[in-house]
Amino acid sequence: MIELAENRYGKSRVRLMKVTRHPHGNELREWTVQVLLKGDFHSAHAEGDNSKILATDTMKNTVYSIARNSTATSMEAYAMELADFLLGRNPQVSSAAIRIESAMWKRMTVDGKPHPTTFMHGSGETETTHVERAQAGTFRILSGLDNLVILKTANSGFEGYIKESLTTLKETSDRIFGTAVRAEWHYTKTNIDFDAVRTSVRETMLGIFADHDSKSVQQTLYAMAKSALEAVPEIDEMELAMPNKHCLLVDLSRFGQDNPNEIFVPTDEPHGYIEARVRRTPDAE
Ligand SMILES: O=c1[nH]c(=O)c2[nH]c(=O)[nH]c2[nH]1
Repeated sequence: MIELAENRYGKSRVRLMKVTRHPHGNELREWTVQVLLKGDFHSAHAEGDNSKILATDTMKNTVYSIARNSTATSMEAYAMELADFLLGRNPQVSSAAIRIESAMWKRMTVDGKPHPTTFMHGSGETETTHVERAQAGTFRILSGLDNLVILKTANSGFEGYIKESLTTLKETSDRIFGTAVRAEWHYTKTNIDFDAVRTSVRETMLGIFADHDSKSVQQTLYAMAKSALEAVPEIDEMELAMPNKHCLLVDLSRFGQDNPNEIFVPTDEPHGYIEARVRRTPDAE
C-alpha cells in the first residue's frame, strides 16, 4: 500500500514592495512572501482532481490584494491577516503558514536631515517572520533576523579545548570574532507591538555581543539568547545560529616582520557553525 503521508503547497518568493504615503513623507517595505497550505488535497495527488486546489497563482494575487487593503504596521500582523483570509475562504485548507523576509531599507539622510521620500539599502540583514494557524486554531508566531553580520576585535579567545593527535589549532586569548547571526524567537502573545519587541530583542543581543568577554562562540551565543529572553517577557524561546567566520592571523615572520594581532586574512570556507535553542523554563513551584 502506498499513501500520501504529508503534503503542503503554495507560492514562494512572492516579491512585494509597499509604499505607504503620508503628507509628511512615505514609508517603504520590501517583502518576500511565502504561502504554504496544508489540507485535504488527497484527490489532487492521487486522482489528478484539482477541484479542491486553490491555484498558487491565486495565492500570489492574494498576497498583493491583502497588502493593498491592510492597515497592519508589522509584517507579523499582515501575515495573520493573510492567513485568516485564506483559511476563511478555503475550508479544505487545514492550516496556512506564511513566511516573510523583509529587506533593510533605511531612510536616506540628506544635508544631515532624514529625507521624507528617499531610501537607502541598509545592509544584507533581513527581518523574518513565520506565522502559522490551523482552522479554528490559534496563531503560532516565530520572528527573527538573518544575516546580521557583526564582528568584535577584542574580548574573544578560545582556549582549553581538547588537544589530541589531530589538533593543530593554537590557543588564543585574543582573536577576531566575526559572525552572521540568524535568530528566530517565539512569541507568547499575538497582540503586541511586534516592531518594538523586535527592536528590544535585537538591541539586547547586540549589546551582549559587544560587551561579552567571550570564551567561545558557544558561550557568547548562549549569553545573547539568555539576555534577550530575560529582557523581553513576550518571547519564551529562541534559536540562534552563529557561523564562526574565521579571520586567520597572517604569518609575517617570513618577511622579518612581527604581527601583533593586526593583519588577518578573512576566510569564508570552511567555517565553524554553532547553533542552539534556548528557552525560558516554567518557574519552579
Ligand atoms: O568559539 C569556538 N568554538 C569552537 O567550538 C571552535 N572550534 C574551533 O576550531 N574554533 C572554535 N571557536
